[in-house]
Amino acid sequence: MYVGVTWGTRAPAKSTSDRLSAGGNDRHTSAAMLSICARHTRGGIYLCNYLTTQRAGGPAPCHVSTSQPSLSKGHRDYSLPNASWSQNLQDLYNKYQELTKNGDWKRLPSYNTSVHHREGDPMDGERENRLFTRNLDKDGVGLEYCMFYNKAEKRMVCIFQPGPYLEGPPGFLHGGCTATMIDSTAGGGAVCTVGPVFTANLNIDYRNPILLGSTAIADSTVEKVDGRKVYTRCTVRGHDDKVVYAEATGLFIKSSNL
Ligand SMILES: CCCCCCCCCCCCCC(=O)SCCNC(=O)CCNC(=O)[C@H](O)C(C)(C)COP(=O)(O)OP(=O)(O)OC[C@H]1O[C@@H](n2cnc3c(N)ncnc32)[C@H](O)[C@@H]1OP(=O)(O)O
Repeated sequence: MYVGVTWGTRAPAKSTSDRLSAGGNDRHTSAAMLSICARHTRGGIYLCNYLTTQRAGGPAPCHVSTSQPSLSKGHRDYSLPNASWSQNLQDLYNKYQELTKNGDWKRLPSYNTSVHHREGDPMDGERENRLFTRNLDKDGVGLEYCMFYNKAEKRMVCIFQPGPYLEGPPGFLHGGCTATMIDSTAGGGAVCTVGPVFTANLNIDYRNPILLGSTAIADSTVEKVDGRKVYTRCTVRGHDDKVVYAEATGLFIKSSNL
């Protein structure tokens, strides 16, 4: 049973994250085990199928109240706004949701376990596995995020808000979480471009620390596909593009084992 927020409302300013983010509301995860990532990646396949079939526009924007979250086969779609989302995250969501209307951008659904991304999984509902980025039960304490994909530009954007349970330096996001968001965003873009991949190499320059509770955007592009190798570039910025948090390149290898 879903227990949580009232959809279509916004969180009042509160908590560690809000206190920390005086200049903007923003918050985010790292290397997952191979098996998890394999399922994660297979999830990406389904996501890509989803991208080709989803109607432009997606779900109702967050300002329209609904009594239930969006569900697929009864599973909650965690990429939809909830009460823990800051105004900045909400605004970015609305902006990209608007861009989905002409079909150039698609919102990716997000479940808390990869198997929910796959249709007809015989173990669906019997595994305890949790997606690394969706492994906390309480809204807002971990990663709140939503991805949007632009097929023509081979571009994946992930708007995210890291919560107070992801602390590295006092008050700031752990760098491994930043790496996870880069890996997931660039990897998701690679999956949507060529199909299942493994991360082979990730190089990150951390430019500025990310405040817990703030809102950031990971913006990734597939720059080149050379055989099985997929070269990506990703920048993480603040919600208003004024600050660069990290710049990264990633090499993903198309796999036939996934
Ligand atoms: C949260 C978001 C949800 C939505 C999104 C869902 C999607 C999520 C997306 C998932 C994202 C998260 C995903 C994860 O987190 S995946 C988990 C982390 N990654 C791994 O565990 C991968 C471990 N490594 C391997 O399995 C193998 O080494 C791989 C499969 C990578 C390659 O072994 P394989 O035997 O298959 O291939 P190969 O060795 O013949 O190499 C092939 C070519 O590649 C070149 N090469 C290889 N390595 C490197 C390197 N390090 N730098 C530069 N080049 C390298 C190599 O020289 C060769 O080039 P060439 O000789 O052909 O020219």
